[in-house]
Amino acid sequence: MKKQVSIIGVPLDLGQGRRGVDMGPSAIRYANLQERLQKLGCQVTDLGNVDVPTPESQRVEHEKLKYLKEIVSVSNHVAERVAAEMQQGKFPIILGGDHSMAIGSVAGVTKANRNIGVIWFDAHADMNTEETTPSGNIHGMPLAVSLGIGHPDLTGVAGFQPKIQAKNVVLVGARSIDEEERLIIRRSGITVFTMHEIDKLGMSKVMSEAIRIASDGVSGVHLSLDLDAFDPREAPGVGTPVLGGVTYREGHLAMEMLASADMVTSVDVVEVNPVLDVENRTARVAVDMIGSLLGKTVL
Ligand SMILES: NC(=[NH2+])NCCC[C@H](N)C(=O)O
Ligand SMILES: [Mn+2]
Ligand SMILES: [Mn+2]
Repeated sequence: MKKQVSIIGVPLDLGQGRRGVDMGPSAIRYANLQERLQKLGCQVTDLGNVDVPTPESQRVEHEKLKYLKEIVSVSNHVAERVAAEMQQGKFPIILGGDHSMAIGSVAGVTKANRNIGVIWFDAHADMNTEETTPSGNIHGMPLAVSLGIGHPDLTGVAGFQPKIQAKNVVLVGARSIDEEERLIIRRSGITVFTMHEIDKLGMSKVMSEAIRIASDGVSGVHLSLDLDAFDPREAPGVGTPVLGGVTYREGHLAMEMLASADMVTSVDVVEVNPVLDVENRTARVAVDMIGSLLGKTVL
């Protein structure tokens, strides 16, 4: 069945320290996201961008939770917009912006549809809290927040928590986890496939497990795609690159397997930073991946 897709841009860069990621939604649109999806037979509506304050007009009040107030307010808006689309049976594609944006998108998806699994593609775990964060950047926290772990203003976005259950959460591609973040991950009970498992078992085995775990007993799966999951040689335009990532081919295979499992109901595309990119390469990788996720095949 051809999907009705709604694109929502969230030019948020307050969750991390490098300017430019606020231009991610433009870069991804410029890489012809809409045209690509239309060619696949999707009915696409671009809803434009959610309003986001600029860092220059704000003040950091809390060194371990930078721009907390602003991010909470943006998250509530994003949650409302995403929930409205989900309730109309649309497939939302939410364009970041840094990954703190997912606090709002996951809240919106689950508000509309309480029982959802999550596949989190990322070099990082994004499982920090104000106690463990080395940077104070909220983009290192959204997965913990969605599980109900962290500052109550963040976990309480959209008025309920937790948004998701650890038994249906799978992290894929991890290779940079902070010392104390590790303890939170272990205690949480989520499933983690690091680059070690991808190297050893292959992406095919990892994804069939990930799909099985994320989709067990839920009504849909949210894919949160952080472009830094990919190797920086192929996706250089990200703020926190880590060597030794997922290759372009492995990424395609993962997306194709998700497409044929037909259980993804919403997706985030985050951390694309065109200022750090080379000829919009990272945005083009993102659009290629979304194409495969929504059914593009070679033959
Ligand atoms: N979404 C991301 N790129 N997150 C990077 C997080 C980096 C580091 N773990 C931190 O907490 O600051
Ligand atoms: Mn991330
Ligand atoms: Mn990351």
